[in-house]
Amino acid sequence: MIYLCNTGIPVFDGQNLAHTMPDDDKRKFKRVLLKLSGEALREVGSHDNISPPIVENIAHQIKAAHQNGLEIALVVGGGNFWRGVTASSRGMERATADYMGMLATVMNSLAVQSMLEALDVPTRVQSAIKMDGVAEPFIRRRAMRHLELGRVVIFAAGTGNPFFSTDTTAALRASEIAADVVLKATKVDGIYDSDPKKNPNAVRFDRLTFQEALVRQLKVMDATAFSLCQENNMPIVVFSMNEPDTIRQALIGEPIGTMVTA
Ligand SMILES: Nc1ncnc2c1ncn2[C@@H]1O[C@H](COP(=O)(O)OP(=O)(O)O)[C@@H](O)[C@H]1O
Ligand SMILES: O=c1ccn([C@@H]2O[C@H](COP(=O)(O)OP(=O)(O)O)[C@@H](O)[C@H]2O)c(=O)[nH]1
Repeated sequence: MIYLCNTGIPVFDGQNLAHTMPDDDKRKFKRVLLKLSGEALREVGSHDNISPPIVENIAHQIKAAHQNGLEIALVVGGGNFWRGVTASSRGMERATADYMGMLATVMNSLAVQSMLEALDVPTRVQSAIKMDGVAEPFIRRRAMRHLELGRVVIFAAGTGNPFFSTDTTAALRASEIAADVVLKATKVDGIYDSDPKKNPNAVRFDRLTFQEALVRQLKVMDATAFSLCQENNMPIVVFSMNEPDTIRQALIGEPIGTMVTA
């Protein structure tokens, strides 16, 4: 094993890591927080921000896992419409741009809710920004009650605060509702030692510690989200939602993607 200079923090390469961490063949979840990237709702090459067939496919996968009694909460990003940081780099005031991003997540949340309900899955959307007539306000204890009653709860409008991301929202809400895990469905099939979109030789990890993810400054999730999960001992699984059935597989605990633990 290699250690980072004078820190005592172990540094693994991808292969070593897979062999030195405990076996994770049997992930067993009772309550999960699934984070869907906003981009994932868009069809590649299409002008539409939301593709109904893609959302329908996601809803089918969620339904399949839900039927087995799994309690499922969702956080949906807004990047298919708007990202605050991008707009701010082009001259817009950051806080306003971020509020617009949060509103984008509400549209995505309603799209996912609509598809789930079309499949007879009971749902509730709770918004971090008060929006009577569109969604319930976020009330933690009520969210937990919905989950106990078998409703899929969709947390919209991020944390309700600018300068945060929906990854951080996922970490926060997962901790609040005492979920077993954050499942981050994204464009890559796990966490690599560098960005695989930029480095074709990047090595994928099967498992990773929070400390390693933070020390290596791996950009697949923002550092605020990683450290919130670390503080609350909340495992994260990063997996690709580009394959047809991976959301269902991740939900039922199949060993896909990269798992990050203490
Ligand atoms: N070390 C890494 N491992 C995996 N992906 C990484 C890494 N560093 C950067 N990325 C990039 O992170 C992206 C996922 O993060 P992000 O775009 O914020 O996702 P999302 O929109 O799903 O929240 C991937 O598309 C990948 O290109
Ligand atoms: O608590 C939050 C969550 C989200 N956002 C804004 O909402 C946008 C959309 O969320 P995100 O980029 O996380 O979506 P994703 O990349 O997952 O689609 C962000 O860029 C931010 O501008 C925010 O300000 N506060």
